[in-house]
Amino acid sequence: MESNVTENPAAIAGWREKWPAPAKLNLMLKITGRRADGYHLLQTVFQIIDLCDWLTFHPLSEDKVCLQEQIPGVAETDELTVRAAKLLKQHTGYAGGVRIELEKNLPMGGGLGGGSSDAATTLVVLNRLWDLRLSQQQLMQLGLQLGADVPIFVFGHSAWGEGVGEELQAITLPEYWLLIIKPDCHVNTRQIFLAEGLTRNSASIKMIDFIAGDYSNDCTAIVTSMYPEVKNAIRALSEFGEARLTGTGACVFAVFVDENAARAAYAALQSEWVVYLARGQNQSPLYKKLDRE
Ligand SMILES: C[C@@](CO)(OP(=O)(O)O)[C@H](O)COP(=O)(O)OP(=O)(O)OC[C@H]1O[C@@H](n2ccc(N)nc2=O)[C@H](O)[C@@H]1O
Ligand SMILES: Nc1ncnc2c1ncn2[C@@H]1O[C@H](COP(=O)(O)OP(=O)(O)O)[C@@H](O)[C@H]1O
Repeated sequence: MESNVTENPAAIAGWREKWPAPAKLNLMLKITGRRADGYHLLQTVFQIIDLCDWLTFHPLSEDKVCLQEQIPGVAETDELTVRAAKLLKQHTGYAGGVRIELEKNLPMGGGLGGGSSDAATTLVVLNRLWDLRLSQQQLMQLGLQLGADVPIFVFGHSAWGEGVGEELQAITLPEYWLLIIKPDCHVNTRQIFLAEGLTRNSASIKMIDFIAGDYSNDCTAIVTSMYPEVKNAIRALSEFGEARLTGTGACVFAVFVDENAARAAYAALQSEWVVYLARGQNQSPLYKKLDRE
């Protein structure tokens, strides 16, 4: 049964509204070691961008979490917003439920963190709508159980990341234009981290090294050797700027200071490639909206 009321008056406005789940880019990614459980220790710069999925939450009075419409190719039990809502219920004992409407715009398996961001928006918004009062730190810890990329989106600010990406320090980056190509392939993150030839012993760097231009991504060599589509995308984008891989891919991006140059490159590439034009955001669009509430 769908409930028309919520016991938390402050939350009423938030139900049935559209909430953003932004994407991210890794502007640099070093693999500095490996934990005993197999997870890799990273140094990375996360930049949140203004490309978003959108989520709407509909309250259910019964103990049920479901999606309004399934994502093709993803079983409902694996879907990250459903898993996030269930995890919140399990952790807090919240008795009610939710139906989740997801407008999916971000490519899946593209290294833009869309699924992780959907999960983070679910955690942050339901924490409010269900009046659960978990701290941001608690939500980040819960999010980490769903994926290494979830904490950055709960954190909600561009950041320097260490550990497996959960030790975060807010940084302010120039909010430049970003041109992103999504090659026609799906990179499996687990497969890349299991690859024999992956660099796992990079020396740690400092923020000053990144600022001075150390933008390398340790996954690039292995991903381009396994996925020729990614290599071709880098070649195509390189005609317009310095093309870099985000995370484990598949997306590649170039930074533009000048909007007109970014738009011209977008126009030139879009006949052959799936391209996105975005802007860096220091504060997540999710928190911009929450601050306005
Ligand atoms: C590499 C990064 C960089 O931002 O981004 P993506 O390219 O995937 O977006 C992330 O660390 C990815 O985070 P996420 O996509 O949430 O990965 P998870 O679901 O936690 O892990 C998928 C698999 O990758 C491996 N894995 C992941 C992260 C990590 N630091 N070390 C690992 O070895 C593990 O084998 C894990 O089973
Ligand atoms: N809401 C969701 N959106 C996208 N992918 C999801 C979602 N829920 C589960 N998944 C699964 O997570 C995988 C990784 O998705 P995504 O976060 O978009 O890619 P990446 O980690 O490469 O940035 C997908 O291939 C899909 O199987």
